Amino acid sequence: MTTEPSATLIDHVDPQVFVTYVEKTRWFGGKGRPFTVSAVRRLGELTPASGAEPRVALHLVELTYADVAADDPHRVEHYQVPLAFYAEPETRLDHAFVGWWEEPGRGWVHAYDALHDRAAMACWLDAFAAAAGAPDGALAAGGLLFHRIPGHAVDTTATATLFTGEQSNSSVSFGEDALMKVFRKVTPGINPDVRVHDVLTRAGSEHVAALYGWVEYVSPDGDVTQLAMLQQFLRTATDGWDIALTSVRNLFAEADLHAGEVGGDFAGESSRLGEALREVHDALAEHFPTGRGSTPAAAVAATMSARLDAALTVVPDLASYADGLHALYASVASLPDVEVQQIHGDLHLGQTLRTALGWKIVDFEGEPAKTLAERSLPDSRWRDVAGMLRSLDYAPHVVERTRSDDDIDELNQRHVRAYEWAHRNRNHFLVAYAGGEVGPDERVLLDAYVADKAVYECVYEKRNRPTWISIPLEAIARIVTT
Ligand SMILES: Nc1ncnc2c1ncn2[C@@H]1O[C@H](COP(=O)(O)OP(=O)(O)O)[C@@H](O)[C@H]1O
Ligand SMILES: O=P(O)(O)O[C@H]1O[C@H](CO)[C@@H](O[C@H]2O[C@H](CO)[C@@H](O)[C@H](O)[C@H]2O)[C@H](O)[C@H]1O
Repeated sequence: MTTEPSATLIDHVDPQVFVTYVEKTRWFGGKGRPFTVSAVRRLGELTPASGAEPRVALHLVELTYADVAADDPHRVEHYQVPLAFYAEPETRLDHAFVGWWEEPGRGWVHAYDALHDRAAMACWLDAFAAAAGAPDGALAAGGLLFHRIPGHAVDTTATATLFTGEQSNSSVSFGEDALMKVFRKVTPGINPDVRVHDVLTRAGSEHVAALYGWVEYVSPDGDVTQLAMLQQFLRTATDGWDIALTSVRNLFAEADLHAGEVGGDFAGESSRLGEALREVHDALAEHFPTGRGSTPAAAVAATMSARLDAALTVVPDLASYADGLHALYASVASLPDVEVQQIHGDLHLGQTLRTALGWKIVDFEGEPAKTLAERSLPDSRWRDVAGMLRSLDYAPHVVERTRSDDDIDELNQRHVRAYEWAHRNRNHFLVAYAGGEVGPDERVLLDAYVADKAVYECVYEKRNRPTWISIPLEAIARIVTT
């Protein structure tokens, strides 16, 4: 089944309208960089079942950055901006106002970001519900293609609510029934978040929110761009990062006790997280089409070294650790081939949710700065394990930083407790993941992945939270001096 080719170049709207709007959103990743809106295309249109307002149009806004060379693949990016159109101003949506203009053949319209509008969001839900009854669970609607996985009847009466947290995409819950994640920065190709959820849902994994469906645009040339996915809403979920921070705060409240002696000890959860990740990795190795493979260890080491060299230009403070890090990566080069498979790719505590039925892992999109092609490559399981170990190191050090007004003895005491908490929880996580001790070759590989992740974090913190850069930098100092 294909969609009718409907991408239309929109030239009746002042591009500056979109510049102004995307710059003030949370999800725009190019803040502070010089860019122009080089094109706006309309991918499809949806209308409420009642035929009443609003009409919804999905726009793809093409941005061109002036701070990268013309041949750089990162020069152009595409952001999805679905709009809800009303003939008159809708003051309840003032915070989501994008602009007003004359639509050819339709007159003047007031355009709002559709994700803030429950009436507009009902159009997506209705199309997903209709797709369930379509042949192969795929329904062409308004120039888009809606896919459904059998097994769950979505509640079309549920009210849409936009999540307000820090996100690189936008998520809308439909009552307590379903969650739709609308991808903001989009690239043609299969989104790993959809692909992984699809495979794990069909495999019956207990550690992801079940996928209900997804929506995509198929160009006249057959190129697929995935725009959003609909999945199970985990109504009893609490963010793993928040639980870990609470555990550390409990410990700091009684800093003369050890981590295992205070209420709110996280070690049991760390073990359960290790088991959950192991099960997800096993399911991906068994069911993901790329299966298991291997890659020469020298290639893994070379990639790590290259990432370090690139990071040095952004974070000059890394220079004093560069020799030690290169030496660590060199020890990887002489290992046997490294096993690879589909993994998470950017795992940390903020990507884990504790529910009444155990731990779930979310957001399988991989590292945001990588291209879709890079994010879709099989990789070592140890990259995910390293991501969690780094996160279990971040948690106590983040809490430690928020409490600096005490006397020096208390500060020192908390510093010691922070290391104990990290050590205890990393150990529990790792032993549960590995089912015992980690072998010597795997230890070298894991240490290198931990260092590689900390190098990545230095760049991430420098660009996003410069006052936090000491957390990964201190970790690197410990890695190269032990
Ligand atoms: N199925 C779900 N049910 C309930 N909450 C969820 C679900 N999936 C993700 N979340 C929450 O939504 C937030 C954003 O999800 P995430 O996939 O990480 O989005 P992004 O790619 O925008 O970072 C997460 O912090 C998580 O707490
Ligand atoms: O959640 P994203 O996929 O956008 O991941 C990015 O942002 C993360 C921060 O929100 C960042 O994670 C780093 O900080 C976390 C604490 O805030 C910590 O738990 C992680 O271990 C640390 O890497 C992530 O690296 C980045 O890709």
